[in-house]
Amino acid sequence: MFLGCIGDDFTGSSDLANTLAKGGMRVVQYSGVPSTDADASVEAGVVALKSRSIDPADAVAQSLAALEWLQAQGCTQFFFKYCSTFDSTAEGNIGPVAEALAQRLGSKKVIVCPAFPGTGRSIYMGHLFVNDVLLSESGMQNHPLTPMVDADIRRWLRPQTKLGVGHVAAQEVLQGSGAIKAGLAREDAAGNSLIVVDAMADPDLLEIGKAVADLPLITGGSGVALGLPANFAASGAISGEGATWRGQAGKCVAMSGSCSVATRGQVALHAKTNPVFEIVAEEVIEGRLTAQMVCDWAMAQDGIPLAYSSADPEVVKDVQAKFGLENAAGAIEGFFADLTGALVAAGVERLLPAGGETSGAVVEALGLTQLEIGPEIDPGVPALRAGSDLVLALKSGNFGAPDYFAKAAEILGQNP
Ligand SMILES: Nc1ncnc2c1ncn2[C@@H]1O[C@H](COP(=O)(O)OP(=O)(O)O)[C@@H](O)[C@H]1O
Ligand SMILES: O=C(O)[C@@H](O)C(=O)COP(=O)(O)O
Repeated sequence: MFLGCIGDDFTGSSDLANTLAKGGMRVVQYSGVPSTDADASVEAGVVALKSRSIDPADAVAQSLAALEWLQAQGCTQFFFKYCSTFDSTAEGNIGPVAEALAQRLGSKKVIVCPAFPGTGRSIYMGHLFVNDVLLSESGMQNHPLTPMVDADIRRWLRPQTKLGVGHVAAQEVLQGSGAIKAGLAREDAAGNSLIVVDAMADPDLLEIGKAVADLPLITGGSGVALGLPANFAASGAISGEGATWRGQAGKCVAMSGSCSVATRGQVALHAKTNPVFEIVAEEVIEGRLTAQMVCDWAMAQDGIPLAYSSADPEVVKDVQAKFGLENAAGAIEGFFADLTGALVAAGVERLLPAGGETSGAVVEALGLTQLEIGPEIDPGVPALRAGSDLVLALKSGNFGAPDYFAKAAEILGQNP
């Protein structure tokens, strides 16, 4: 294994794995830190954690454990993957984890680059945009767990870390990898170890990729990974062949716990031609609705049944005010975990969870240890094989075309 990656959630990890696989690397996504060594054929390993919204000290401990395992697999470069919308709070967990990994690796020029132009995320003058609006006006200001109310990534990161936060701006990035390297050296000399790097389009990310070829630690969204396979190919380390994919045609069920603008749109479109079931948070928390009830409903439906708790920001705020944020999130995630167990026991072969935390709950419920990366469904969302008769796709709340659920069901069933 050459490239060792640590993802702070399960959807984000599959997003990164997708980019590396498309770049020709043999990638495996692990759920949590594996207890055994990786297969010798793996070129990039992605350890998926569910550490985005947990206590910062736990996130640091889990990330360092992942780092140690990846080091033991022979990795020479490490990648801390977080969300392209920089999901975090003043407490963390991006700053604390990046700082701990940097200290452990003795790494100083650590880039911070959540850009993912393929899904509309770009960074200009340290500010993160989603398409043509600032992050803080994109809907992410209403995120149930990590409301992103400031688009200036430098200002958002500073309270999260003791390390100096620097910036390599667009003018330097546009001049290519040499200028980016020079910018990183300047920030390092100024005592800034976490360096936000602007990136507006894929060619910028390819230049950034070249500039970081020799650095031990990279942090960012999956966009930065665009340029990394070429670095390993240039050194002759990887074959460039990737892996093969086998689909699964059995019963397919979708479930959504994401309350993002994109997912709510996908749920609404899917509901026009498929059976849907609204999971009302109060009914779950007060024990009036069980996972088995929803499973029985899904198994009796034709088409691609979708069970969702996705709700408008006002509804989410009311639920959180009544039951508490963590309590509400935990109850709904637990519900989706139970639903997953019931569905798989009932014979479901294709699962479509939507939402990062939701997908984490699904993968943990299944006790999956590793996932094989398949074809891309939509930017940032690959098909995944979880076992001999189970395939799934972990959709980030913000990702996917309006007809994502139907498209994903089809691709999971295909044999290219
Ligand atoms: N109706 C609801 N009320 C309150 N919280 C909700 C509701 N539906 C989902 N949630 C919680 O909101 C969070 C959504 O996060 P996540 O699944 O990561 O989606 P995204 O990918 O959009 O961030 C989860 O913790 C989920 O349990
Ligand atoms: O970078 C991204 O946007 C995704 O890879 C990601 O991390 C998704 O997180 P969720 O939106 O919580 O699913």
